[in-house]
Amino acid sequence: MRHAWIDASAGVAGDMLLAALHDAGAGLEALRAAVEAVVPGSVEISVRTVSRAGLRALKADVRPVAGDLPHRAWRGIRDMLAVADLRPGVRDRAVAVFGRLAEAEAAVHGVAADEVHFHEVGALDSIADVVGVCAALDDLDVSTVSAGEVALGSGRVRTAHGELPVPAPAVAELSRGWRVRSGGPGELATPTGMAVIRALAGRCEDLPPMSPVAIGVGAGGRDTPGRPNVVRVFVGAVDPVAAAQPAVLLEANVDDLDPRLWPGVIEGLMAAGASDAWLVPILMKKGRPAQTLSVLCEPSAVGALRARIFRDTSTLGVRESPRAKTALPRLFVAVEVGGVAVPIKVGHLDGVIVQVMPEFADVAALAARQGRPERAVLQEALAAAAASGLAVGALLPTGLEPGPRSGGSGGE
Ligand SMILES: O=C([S-])c1cc(C(=O)S)c[n+]([C@@H]2O[C@H](COP(=O)(O)O)[C@@H](O)[C@H]2O)c1
Ligand code: NI
Repeated sequence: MRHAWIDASAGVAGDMLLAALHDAGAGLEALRAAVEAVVPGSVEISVRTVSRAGLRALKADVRPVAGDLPHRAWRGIRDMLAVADLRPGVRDRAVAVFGRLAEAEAAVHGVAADEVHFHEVGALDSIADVVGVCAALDDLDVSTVSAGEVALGSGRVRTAHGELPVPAPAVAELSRGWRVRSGGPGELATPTGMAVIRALAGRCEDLPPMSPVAIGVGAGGRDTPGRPNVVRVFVGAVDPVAAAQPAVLLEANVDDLDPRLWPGVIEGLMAAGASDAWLVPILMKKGRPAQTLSVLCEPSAVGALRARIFRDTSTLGVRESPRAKTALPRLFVAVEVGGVAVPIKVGHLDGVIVQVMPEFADVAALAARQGRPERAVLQEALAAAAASGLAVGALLPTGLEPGPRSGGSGGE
């Protein structure tokens, strides 16, 4: 399993990513087969070597051929993806990208996402780009993706529906919460390219510590002197320890809070974005029994959680220290217990299962509903997981369909 990091510092488009991933080693036949499975006989994908401001890059060309697209609304494209003969990972990723694109289009045009209609040629193009990119990631055995700051461009762009400002409205919508900048004149990021990043990249980061095994360079249409119009994709193994994410630990010693308030304080901090919160009994200065409240969170959540600690506890000070946190990759798989689906959290490392556990909130809820001991439901859920091949030390089954995550807050 590998990580792909996308360098979109000069912009991004669906066909640029497609070409970059092929340049990084994804087989052209695998991409074509996946696209063919969704829109048979509708497009031809070819790749050629070009130069962009003196850099060698691959340029992908998607040419529509005979054949009409039966559906152009998002719900129709979703149905086409659902019935196409695609590997589950490719389908899930493609649905996620199109869903994100449809949400953005829906927001800017003021319609429901299901009603978003993609332009005839644009839709075929986007299907080829999106399905091709997802098939390429699958072919390269990429399990996680991240991307850096994205250059969006400036000025205006001519479209079938008239002249639009750059970033185009859908790109602007998709840029919410991501690090972006102009980066130069012209349309540097397209809606499809931005949707791929927003749907598939788990985080915005500069190049993470990794050992690249392949670097692909994908070209945009224009050759701009002095600024290579390319997207780059770094593919490689990420050292799980080196890939630890920045975190912050907030701490306070408290000796005078009514102990009955603590459960609500912890719950409130979790709901406000803490990744964990806990108490440790201590003996404080002057021999006073007290509690250390510890709250672990992402750096972006520090302000809100600090304020909450001051609001909800009696402390007069909060200590903050930078930490690094490594989270095991995990997915949720539903198993059936007594006719009810129970999400099982499966932690894995390098393709091997290292943790299998039902979410306890779901076990407790099912036990309460059925009037049975939690212990019995827990055992049955673990047995059902083992019967599905989810056991510690087993290889993570390929094509695992993730089930819904538990409704419980924060998991166990
Ligand atoms: O035609 C329309 S309505 C249109 C809307 C938007 C919005 O952002 S809304 C953008 N565009 C432009 O279409 C091309 C193709 O984009 P792809 O993502 O399919 O490559 C691009 O120039 C967009 O800015 C058109
Ligand atoms: Ni639009």
